Amino acid sequence: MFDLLATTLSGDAVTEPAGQTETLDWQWRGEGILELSPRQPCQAAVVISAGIHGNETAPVELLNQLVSELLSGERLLRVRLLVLLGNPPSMRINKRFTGADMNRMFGGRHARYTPDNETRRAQELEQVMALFYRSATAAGTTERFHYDLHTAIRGSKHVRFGLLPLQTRAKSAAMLAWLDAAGLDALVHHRSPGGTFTHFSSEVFQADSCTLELGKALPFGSNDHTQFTGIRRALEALVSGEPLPAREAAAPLVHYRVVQDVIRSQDDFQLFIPADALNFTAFRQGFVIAKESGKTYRVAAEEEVVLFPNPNVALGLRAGLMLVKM
Ligand SMILES: O=C(O)CCC(=O)N[C@@H](CCC(=O)O)C(=O)O
Ligand SMILES: [Zn+2]
Repeated sequence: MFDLLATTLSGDAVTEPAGQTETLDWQWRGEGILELSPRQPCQAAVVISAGIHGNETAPVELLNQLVSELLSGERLLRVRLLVLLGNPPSMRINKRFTGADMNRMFGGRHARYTPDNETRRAQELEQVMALFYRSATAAGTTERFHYDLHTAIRGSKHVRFGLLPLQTRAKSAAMLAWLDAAGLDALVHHRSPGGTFTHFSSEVFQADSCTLELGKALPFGSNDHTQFTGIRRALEALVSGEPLPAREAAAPLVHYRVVQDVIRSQDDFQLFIPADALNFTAFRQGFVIAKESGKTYRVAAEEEVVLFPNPNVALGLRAGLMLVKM
């Protein structure tokens, strides 16, 4: 049987780029890009991406398992599904990226960079997504979803969480119910675009989009998938058109909104978040988060929690987010 992950990692040319099972047709649309269509009419066009950062392996393994179940006939497909393994060259060397962070390039921002593996891939993924949603709409689907699966560099006080892109329209009730059922511990509401894949799909295609963070980045084969049972069950329900699973998390979902995007814009940028601080660690009002020539970032609210602190980003990119509870 066709193995999406093994085929993608091998880099070998695919000699049979299409196939079928009793209930679905599949097509290899390019390296790490697989489209699956049920023969029955369906309502939803779903994009699930993982490996946009090549060292974030847990979601890639989870997604590959889901695809295998669909291709073996063990699981029924009741949506049009586009599966994207985002950055195969980086996945092969277990690195976040080879040249630059692809998840800052979407929405055409790739054109601002010197062309490389990530700029070409970001453009390809934008085009593939456009074709997919367009053809799915022509085939009669009326709903669009995009879940982009990641893992965090640091450990987190909330192990499973989502990031909702900035959008002017209200978040769909269907997506919020799905995120709750998936057992996420927290949801972060963005206040700026950031060039992410989910902002692109939400803004350009009006998809219900969310970045999902599944634990901490570890090499292939080292992930504890028992932590992600809720997310796996919710993805299974989504692609098979089944009722949502019951939420299993002990505590209710906590909502945060971003109040500061900490941007590294100067060479002398210094970040004062301790290297061992977990994501969602709280800092009190007045704490100096970061400094660079002409700018000091301080905690302005009574308390703000930090997310993705990273002083080693390229100039102009975010070196962290500060959040408050909603
Ligand atoms: O742990 C980190 O510093 C980054 C983990 C990661 O890759 N997160 C995504 C979030 C995308 C979003 O904000 O929607 C990213 O930074 O690209
Ligand atoms: Zn990532």
